[in-house]
Amino acid sequence: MDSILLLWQNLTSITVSDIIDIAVVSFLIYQVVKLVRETSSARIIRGVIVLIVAMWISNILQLTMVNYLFQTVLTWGILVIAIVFQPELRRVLERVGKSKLSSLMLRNDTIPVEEKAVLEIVHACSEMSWSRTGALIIFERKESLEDVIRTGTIVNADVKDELVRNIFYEGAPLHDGAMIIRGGRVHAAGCVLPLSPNPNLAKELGTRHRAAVGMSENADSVSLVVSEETGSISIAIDGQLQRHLVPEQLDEILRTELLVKEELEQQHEEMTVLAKIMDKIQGFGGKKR
Ligand SMILES: Nc1ncnc2c1ncn2[C@@H]1O[C@H](COP(=O)(O)OP(=O)(O)OP(=O)(O)O)[C@@H](O)[C@H]1O
Repeated sequence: MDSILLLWQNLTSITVSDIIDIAVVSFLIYQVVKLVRETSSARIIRGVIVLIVAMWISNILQLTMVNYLFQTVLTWGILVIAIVFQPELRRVLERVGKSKLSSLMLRNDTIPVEEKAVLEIVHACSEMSWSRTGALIIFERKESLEDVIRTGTIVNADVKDELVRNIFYEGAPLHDGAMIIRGGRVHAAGCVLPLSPNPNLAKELGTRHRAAVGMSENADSVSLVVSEETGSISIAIDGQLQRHLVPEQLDEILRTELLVKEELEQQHEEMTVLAKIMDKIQGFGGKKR
């Protein structure tokens, strides 16, 4: 309450000269940002080094006023550089937030949630294959499956072998339709998928397999099927169905598609951001004033 009152008092005490003050400072910052953008990166770095050395010397010589001046220029300089490289810095910080190091610091268990999900699903599928329980599981990747999710029921639970088997247990309310795994969690179940029109699919395959292939034709997701009739495990990616997989093969394919490829894509994105920053720095260096 006090702070609101204080803010109100401050706002009502703003004068015309304050507004001119803010406008002049904003204009100056804008001009400095423009200048930095047009100056070569080598010159910026040299300038910063010269400033730091001068500040250090002025401190030793006890030149209070000069030291204060250098400090102010350096502080503003850092602010200006942060503004100039704002898009690149934001992307790099976002990456740091998602990095393994930060996840290690935040969680005690070191296995990422996506890897745990793969382990649990492989276990559940080998059990369901043995017990001839029909299952249809879709792993969402980059492309959103929101339209399909809307046709089912939101579950939002950790992926557990027992939960997966429970959902597909014949007679359970959500056993019909597909389960959607999003971000290593059971996001939804009982979802209706698009059926593939592919005339070359084996005649003995029914709608569960056709739906798995159909989903993989419509998005970059990975479809996993356990046949109720034969217990056979299949995977559909990009419209291609791989059939009669043993649990070890299923584990290997899921790891490659969902863990290794994701990791590689993340590394590729990081390299692209880095290359863009280097390009920008080189662009500054190449420009003539
Ligand atoms: N469009 C769809 N979206 C999601 N699930 C579907 C869809 N069509 C069928 N299914 C699921 O597949 C089941 C029917 O499987 P069906 O026997 O026709 O297929 P199948 O490919 O022969 O599979 P199985 O080998 O398990 O018998 C439905 O009960 C439902 O759970």
